[in-house]
Amino acid sequence: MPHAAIRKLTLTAFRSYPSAQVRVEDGPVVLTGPNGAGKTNILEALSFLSPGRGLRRAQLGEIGHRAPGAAGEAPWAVSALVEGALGEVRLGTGHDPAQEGGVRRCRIDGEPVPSANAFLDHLKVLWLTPEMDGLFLGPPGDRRRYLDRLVLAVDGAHGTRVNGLERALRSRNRLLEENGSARFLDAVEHEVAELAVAVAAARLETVARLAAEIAGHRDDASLFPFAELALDGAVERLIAVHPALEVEDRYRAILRDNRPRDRAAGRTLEGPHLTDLSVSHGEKQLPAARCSTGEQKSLLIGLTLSHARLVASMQGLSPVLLLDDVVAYLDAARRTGLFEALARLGAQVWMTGADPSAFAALERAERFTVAPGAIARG
Ligand SMILES: Nc1ncnc2c1ncn2[C@@H]1O[C@H](COP(=O)(O)OP(=O)(O)OP(=O)(O)O)[C@@H](O)[C@H]1O
Repeated sequence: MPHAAIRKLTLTAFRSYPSAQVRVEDGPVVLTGPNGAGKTNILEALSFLSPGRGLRRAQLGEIGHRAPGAAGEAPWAVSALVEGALGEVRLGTGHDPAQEGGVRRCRIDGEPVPSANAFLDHLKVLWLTPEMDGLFLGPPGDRRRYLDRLVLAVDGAHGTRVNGLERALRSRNRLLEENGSARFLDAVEHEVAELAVAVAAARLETVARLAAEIAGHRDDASLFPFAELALDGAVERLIAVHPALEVEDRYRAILRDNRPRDRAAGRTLEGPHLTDLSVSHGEKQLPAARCSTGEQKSLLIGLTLSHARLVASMQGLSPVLLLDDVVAYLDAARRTGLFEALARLGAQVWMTGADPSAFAALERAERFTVAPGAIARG
């Protein structure tokens, strides 16, 4: 399976780096160094080669390099030479608070593109970070965002649908609050329902594909438990029991009936904007939230590998994987299991850890030592 790979990464005034460059032949790429050295910052820079706010969900203004004691927001940029689906391209992104307000600019081979959605034609970047450790215990909104990223990696139009639905819901909520006319409400609910069904259907389809991928790879399950996935939401329930042609009308009827209730609440109380992704430990038949911390982490690793395989099989090109502080956490057998699974996957993977010995078993790795503001090979 061909794979996408970053060949050169250039950071300009990005977080702890005034400037930095990393060249890699292939991978796996291993970044080690003490706590706070700037390892995650490199993965975060790579995560901006995909749509969204990166793996820390950062505000654009907090990213620009700040010298100690300096105030204000600084411009920053990330550029990467990528061997992608359509050959070699240069993807660039960045933000200049003096010029661009709240959006980051994106370029492909120097030409401006409307958004980072355009990067998806060349590269998919998937990540697993320590911040995701609380995913199963945290609020549903976190799992919904995780779910939408799973979908976006296999369905580039999903981001536009989700954003469109959020906008349409805001219009409906505003109309309800302002006691807007029934005619306007009918029109906006028509739009909400159309987008809601599209969002829910895309999520259900990806979850079904992912479940099939997981079922087909139970061999990895002894090391990383397999996950069972389900979606719980009003429109998903309608899709499960009614013919496809009826779903939009039925959800529109729910919206119409709920108008008084939603007006009182100040928001729309049913729809895919409230859907939750439930994950269970397949062997134990136990909700992930009730599994041990280690089991939850292993479930997340298993899910990441399955998702990467799904992306690869659907796109014909393996994604780039970012694994932040995952390896040090694993026992020796799971570490080896992970390295073997990654080798089978054939994806370029960037891994971080404080301790280089955690990566000793990895063959042919490209190793870098990270110190504050600097990255050195070896
Ligand atoms: N905008 C910024 N300007 C300058 N430095 C920044 C900026 N944002 C974050 N930093 C610095 O980056 C460092 C954190 O880097 P990072 O999270 O990449 O470390 P790490 O090597 O992954 O550490 P750990 O092993 O603890 O996870 C901190 O020292 C932080 O102060």
